[in-house]
Amino acid sequence: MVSAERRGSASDGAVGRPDAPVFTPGPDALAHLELILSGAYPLPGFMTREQAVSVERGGRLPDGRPWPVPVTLPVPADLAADTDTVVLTDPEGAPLAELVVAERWEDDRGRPHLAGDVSLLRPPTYGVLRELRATPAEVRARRDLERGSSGPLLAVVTDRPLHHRALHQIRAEAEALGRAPGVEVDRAEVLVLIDTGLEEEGMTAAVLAARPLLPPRTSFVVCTLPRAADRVSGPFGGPWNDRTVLLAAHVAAAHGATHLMVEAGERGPDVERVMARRPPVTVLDPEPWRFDAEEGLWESLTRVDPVRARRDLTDDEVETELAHGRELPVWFTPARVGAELARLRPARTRRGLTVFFTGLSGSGKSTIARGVREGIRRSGRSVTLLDGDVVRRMLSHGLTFSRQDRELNIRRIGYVAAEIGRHGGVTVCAPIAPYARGRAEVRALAEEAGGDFFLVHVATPLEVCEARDRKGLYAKARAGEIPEFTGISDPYEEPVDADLVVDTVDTAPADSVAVVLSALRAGGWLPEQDH
Ligand SMILES: Nc1ncnc2c1ncn2[C@@H]1O[C@H](COP(=O)(O)OS(=O)(=O)O)[C@@H](OP(=O)(O)O)[C@H]1O
Ligand SMILES: Nc1ncnc2c1ncn2[C@@H]1O[C@H](COP(=O)(O)OP(=O)(O)O)[C@@H](O)[C@H]1O
Repeated sequence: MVSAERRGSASDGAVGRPDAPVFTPGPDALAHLELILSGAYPLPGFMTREQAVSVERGGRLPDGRPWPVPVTLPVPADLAADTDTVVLTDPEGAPLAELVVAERWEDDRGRPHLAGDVSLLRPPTYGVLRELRATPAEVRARRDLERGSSGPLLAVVTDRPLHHRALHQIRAEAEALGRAPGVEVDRAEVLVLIDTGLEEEGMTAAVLAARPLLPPRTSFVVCTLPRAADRVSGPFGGPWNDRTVLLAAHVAAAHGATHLMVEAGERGPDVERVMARRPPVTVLDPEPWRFDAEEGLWESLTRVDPVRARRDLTDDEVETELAHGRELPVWFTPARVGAELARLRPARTRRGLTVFFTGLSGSGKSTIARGVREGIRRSGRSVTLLDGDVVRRMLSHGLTFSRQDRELNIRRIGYVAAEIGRHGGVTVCAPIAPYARGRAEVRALAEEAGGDFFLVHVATPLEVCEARDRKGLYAKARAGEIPEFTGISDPYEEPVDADLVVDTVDTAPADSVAVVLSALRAGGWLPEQDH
């Protein structure tokens, strides 16, 4: 076991044993690692198979302590099997921690994992908002120092902005905790734990914008709860389940919280079920609040006549309002939160966009993409065209048409497009992109960078592409002169998630271009009128 003292006494410049293999954990394991090293988890390292199975099956460690999620470190199969220490690095390759391997084990799907205690080599410097990522010990010490306080501390874990409903709920709960027997303060202090990805700021700025509307002694900490897969599902965060709420309860407890409220939008967690699993803090089920449309006031639901209660905006409705550049109603959210949200999610006419064409060779991608680029330019937006052939000459020079190289080619295109989108630019891409996985990866990259992704399937049938055979490639492929030719001797996975399907069989190129441009205009990405 590694003690907290030893973990905390790292020296700058340590790189770990020079001969130890080096490995960069994936996003979830990296989030776990940060929480282990910061002391937010009462765990010394990554779990053994026995521990992981015990937690997975019964929500407990083998020693009986309740614990909600397996904290495991999946590693590539080719990571040296016989090593006794591994240096774990951040995504930039800087050493973070040393893992003393206690066990190498395989999960039910045959993926290898390493278990063992970790010790800090160098305090993390990667990850956004580092200055707001205080350790639990720092948060506890600050509270003791500033306030000498031992009253209740209400933690609010959120990955979304706090609108009026949540703000009323937090204030009401903090006051209710102050009224509890034996409590000598007016209200509980509040600690807002902002859950955001290690590399993305998410909604942090919009959460912080609510500061003046929270009780006076409210502090904020940024952390990353390991649920990367859920988080990319939408700009306002992913779904919460019992386990993620329980994990949040452990993290909140480490920060000194006595109570926890999870802001999960309209659909909060099932608090009774969560409490049955004995979390280390009391998880609250806040009273519902509704806007009384007649009185123009927020009240707890019991005090609002149901016919006058106005429903909150859903995440999708908020997203639609922002997408079209409309201000969020002031009854729903404070103006300062709305303004910050509008900055984070600008109207689609100013937001980054990747228009991604996919289709067989000769389907018409380049022809349509060129026309669409002109149309976007005429609308007054800046635009870059990443055409398949040109990318192959420049960015991906030397790559073959193997599956691996095609995926790398698509990932490179996606990376460039996402970075252009980060600054509000538009990229039109026109590779074959035959694999669904690669296209999904590009969508995720674009969205993580705060942009949008619009997939156009140029669905020209193979026979038509082959009959066109503009470059004579199909004839050569049929003659066996080009191996792995898409549609002939290599797969093309038809998209099932296209935002638009274009048919070029009985349509002139100019009309196909017009169809795409009008879809972009209808979606709000281009202004109604050209400049
Ligand atoms: N084996 C094989 N399969 C498919 N295509 C081939 C192949 N070899 C060369 N070409 C030419 O390369 C163009 C496709 O490159 P992409 O970068 O778009 O392909 S991929 O997305 O990486 O699969 C494609 O251009 P387009 O016709 O513009 O699609 C072809 O001209
Ligand atoms: N509606 C249409 N949209 C795009 N191309 C079309 C259309 N109808 C016919 N074509 C012809 O199909 C060919 C498509 O070639 P290209 O744009 O290079 O395809 P890709 O980039 O998918 O390989 C061009 O010769 C183009 O004139």
